[in-house]
Amino acid sequence: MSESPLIIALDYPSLDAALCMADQLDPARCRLKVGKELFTRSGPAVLEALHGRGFDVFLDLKFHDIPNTVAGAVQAAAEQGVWMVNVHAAGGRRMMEAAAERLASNHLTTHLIAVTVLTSTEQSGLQEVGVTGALDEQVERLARLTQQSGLDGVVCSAQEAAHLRKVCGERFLKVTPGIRPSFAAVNDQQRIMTPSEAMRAGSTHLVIGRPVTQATDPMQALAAIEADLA
Ligand SMILES: O=C(O)c1cc(=O)[nH]c(=O)n1[C@@H]1O[C@H](COP(=O)(O)O)[C@@H](O)[C@H]1O
Repeated sequence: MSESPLIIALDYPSLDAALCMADQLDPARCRLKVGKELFTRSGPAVLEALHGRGFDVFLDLKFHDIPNTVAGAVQAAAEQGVWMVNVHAAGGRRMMEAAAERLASNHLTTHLIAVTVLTSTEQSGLQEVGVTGALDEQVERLARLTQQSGLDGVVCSAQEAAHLRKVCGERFLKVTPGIRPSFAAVNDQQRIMTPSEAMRAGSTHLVIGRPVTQATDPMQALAAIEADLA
């Protein structure tokens, strides 16, 4: 269990590689995120292994399907004890309501959040898929819809967190990837911020992958991020 806002993304191609990193991390200092590649390769074994080591796990599979299918997937995740699970807000109100209701009716307390607009997306990419409005308007629209549908928060860029704090309130979770400490490469992210900027902007949790996991010394990178936040 951790009260840290840090969530380290275990984007690895094997269970062994993921556990090798997890074993260098302290469950009191961060939570861990399991995404599509690792889960597709390792299945629920990775959840058991990380829970056994005392970590809170965010299962990041970004479900987006018909309401009944997503509700079942979210229930399955929650019944495996994950701390947080997510869906795509673009799946719409009925999908999100079905997922939230499924958790509530089964007394499952896993946090359910929705992705607004991916942090790798820029304005031109949105237009290509038919969203003609401004990117920040689309983020706000999807965040409002997420909140109205009964979810606990959103995944968004830290660049949108300050505005969403005004629109959706302090308690609504703002989980922000695209975090780049000053020492790290930008990679494929577009809408980025440093850890301290992101917290000041209203993020409640920071998702950080490669700046820690690809660092020559991951522990030193984590400590540098903690120092930036102190
Ligand atoms: O849902 C996510 O976690 C997510 C949403 C988003 O908009 N952007 C985004 O980068 N992510 C995830 O956050 C992590 C970011 O990793 P790094 O870019 O290596 O720090 C990856 O695991 C992504 O899948």
